[in-house]
Amino acid sequence: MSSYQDDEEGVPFDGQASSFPKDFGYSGFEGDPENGFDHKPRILLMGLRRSGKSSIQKVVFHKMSPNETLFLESTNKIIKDDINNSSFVQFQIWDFPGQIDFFDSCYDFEMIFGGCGALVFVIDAQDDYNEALNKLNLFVTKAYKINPNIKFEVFIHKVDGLGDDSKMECQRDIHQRAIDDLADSSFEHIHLSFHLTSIYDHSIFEAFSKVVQKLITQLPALENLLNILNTNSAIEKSFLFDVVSKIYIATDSTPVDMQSYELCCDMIDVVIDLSSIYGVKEEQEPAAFDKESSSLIKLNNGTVLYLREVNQFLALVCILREDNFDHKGIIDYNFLCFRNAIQQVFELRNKTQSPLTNSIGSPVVNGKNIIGEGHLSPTLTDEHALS
Ligand SMILES: Nc1nc2c(ncn2[C@@H]2O[C@H](COP(=O)(O)OP(=O)(O)OP(=O)(O)O)[C@@H](O)[C@H]2O)c(=O)[nH]1
Repeated sequence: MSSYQDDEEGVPFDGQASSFPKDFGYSGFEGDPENGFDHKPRILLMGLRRSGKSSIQKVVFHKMSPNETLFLESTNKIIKDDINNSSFVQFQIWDFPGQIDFFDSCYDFEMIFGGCGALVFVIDAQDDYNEALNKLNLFVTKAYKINPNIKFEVFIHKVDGLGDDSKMECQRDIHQRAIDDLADSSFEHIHLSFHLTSIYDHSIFEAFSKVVQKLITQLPALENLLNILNTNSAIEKSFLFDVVSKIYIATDSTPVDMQSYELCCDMIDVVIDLSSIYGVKEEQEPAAFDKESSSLIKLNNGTVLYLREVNQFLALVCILREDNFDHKGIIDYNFLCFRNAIQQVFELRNKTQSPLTNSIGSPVVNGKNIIGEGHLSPTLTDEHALS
């Protein structure tokens, strides 16, 4: 394989417009880089030059502000970004140079696609996308032949420059042509998912949430637990957030509307900002988000946003009607049961599967740190407790 640059040191961005303080990160995780480094499932970022691949990776995972991406230099080798000791859900993101050529023998594509969980293909919607569609077809068919388990995700990117009608028209056109191209090459059974994205709003976080969720094998269990929590606590919508990246790793089964998601993201920003300004700092670890973290925001439309820490990486953020918040005690009790149940889900997984050698395409979930030091009743099952 050709050289790649290992970017695990972190990216020295100034992050001025970022909402997170620079010292806020996933500090407590003890990964095993020796053994686990190359076994993590991969998310590949591919697309033509200047389509926005590096910007996406920097904005979502390194808190770079969107304006700073204007100064990003073109990528000329594979940049491997290990979300290894820095995320609850662990995987690698490989950012490919736009000019990558399949006939270049210095790339080992068997290896690249072999351990790949998802291939994200970025198309610049503000540019002529004929060439991008040709490349998409080439990449997808080649990758599929090597590893049919890959999830193919198409980001129709930079849609901030388009009006609502043009966005829909662009998506319809790209979708149709991509599907037709696959059918022409006799690969009509390959499933492509399409997302309209921009780094200038929350759409990129939402799209990446969906990409990551498809790789989490416990997703149905998490979704079910959120459904049970909602039903028993009169909650309208709840998200399980990875706090640092602000991608949600699970939500209940009601449809996600963008406004709710944005509200919840903003709430995380507020909590982190406030606690990093006024929070008491422990001697070494930043205390921007810890087991005491919780927040309640009442909006003037009779809605309440409620945030609780689930573990050092995860937060539950719920939206509910103010009237239903009268029973806060029940909600809190149910939350403890929910947290306990989540811990059990991951403990089970860790028992049945070695975390560092899991199946291709499934990210390693750090169950070891799933829970803070909160004490819960160990005898309650989720169903029992929540009913
Ligand atoms: N308007 C707009 N511009 C964007 C968006 N995302 C990225 N860009 C801009 O697109 C340009 C190219 O972004 P890069 O991230 O360097 O693109 P790349 O695909 O990594 O490019 P190569 O490394 O050459 O393959 C930068 O000037 C970004 O600021 C977006 O969502 N909207």
